[in-house]
Amino acid sequence: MKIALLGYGKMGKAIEEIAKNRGHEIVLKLEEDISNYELEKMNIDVAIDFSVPKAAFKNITTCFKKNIPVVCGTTGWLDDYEKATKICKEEHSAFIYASNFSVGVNLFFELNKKLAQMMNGMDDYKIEIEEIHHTEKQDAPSGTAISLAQDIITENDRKERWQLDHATENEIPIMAKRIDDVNGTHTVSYKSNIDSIEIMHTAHSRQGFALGAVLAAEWIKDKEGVFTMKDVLASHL
Ligand SMILES: NC(=O)C1=CN([C@@H]2O[C@H](COP(=O)(O)OP(=O)(O)OC[C@H]3O[C@@H](n4cnc5c(N)ncnc54)[C@H](OP(=O)(O)O)[C@@H]3O)[C@@H](O)[C@H]2O)C=CC1
Ligand SMILES: O=C(O)C1=N[C@H](C(=O)O)C[C@H](O)C1
Repeated sequence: MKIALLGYGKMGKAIEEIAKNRGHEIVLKLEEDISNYELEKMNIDVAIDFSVPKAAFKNITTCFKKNIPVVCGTTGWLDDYEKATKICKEEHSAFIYASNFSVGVNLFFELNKKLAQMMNGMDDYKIEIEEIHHTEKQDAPSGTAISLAQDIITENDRKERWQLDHATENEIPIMAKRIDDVNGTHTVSYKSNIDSIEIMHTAHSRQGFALGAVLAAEWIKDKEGVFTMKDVLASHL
């Protein structure tokens, strides 16, 4: 499969290694404005965007208009997600966005939903999400922390929104910490005066994110529509 990497930073390089090991060819390593390239001449099967928040929307919608399926892991651009999916459908293209492509985190998402169902109505427990990432990360809170919060809000009758740092009664606080070289650690905790319950996912490297993105690219080739990582994993697990 011919893959275009939209973004060739830490994740782009990790994806390149795994994609090549799985027999794929990298035909573009984009680090600047996508308008400078003639994508139609590159026979791209799938584009994988791990770029920067300000570039993601333009990168992915440019691909949709050239009928190139897109796997997107870039976080911090989601105010434009609905607009992007509309363009994808109009162009009969294909799209998967995931705040986190690692299989382990996608299992963690399911655990989080289950725990949130069990804790709904347990109002003595205060809910908090903490995320820790490397100091180069541009967005806060992390996309993964936002996904965790949204899933808890769906299950919890009292929580309506998430909030960075300090939260009111009907909000879930997300604490975002930045420490050198941390690949991504997410903790969901429920604390009462009596005890605490915590679930945590720690990424030991970027390999899990990169492998998940390549699995998604292999899965979406030749498909049409808007999908999630759950669709991809349903065919693997
Ligand atoms: N969903 C998931 O599983 C994961 C998501 N992420 C997300 O992926 C994104 C990238 O992360 P990471 O690789 O660590 O970040 P990096 O900063 O290492 O890489 C981003 C790259 O994008 C380049 N870039 C800048 N402008 C453009 C453009 N217009 N088009 C394409 N590329 C451009 C940057 O170049 P320059 O440095 O010259 O500006 C840089 O090389 C982030 O949003 C991060 O949150 C990260 C890990 C997992
Ligand atoms: O920027 C990162 O590094 C990561 N970003 C994603 C996020 O914002 O959730 C996923 C992962 O935690 C690493």
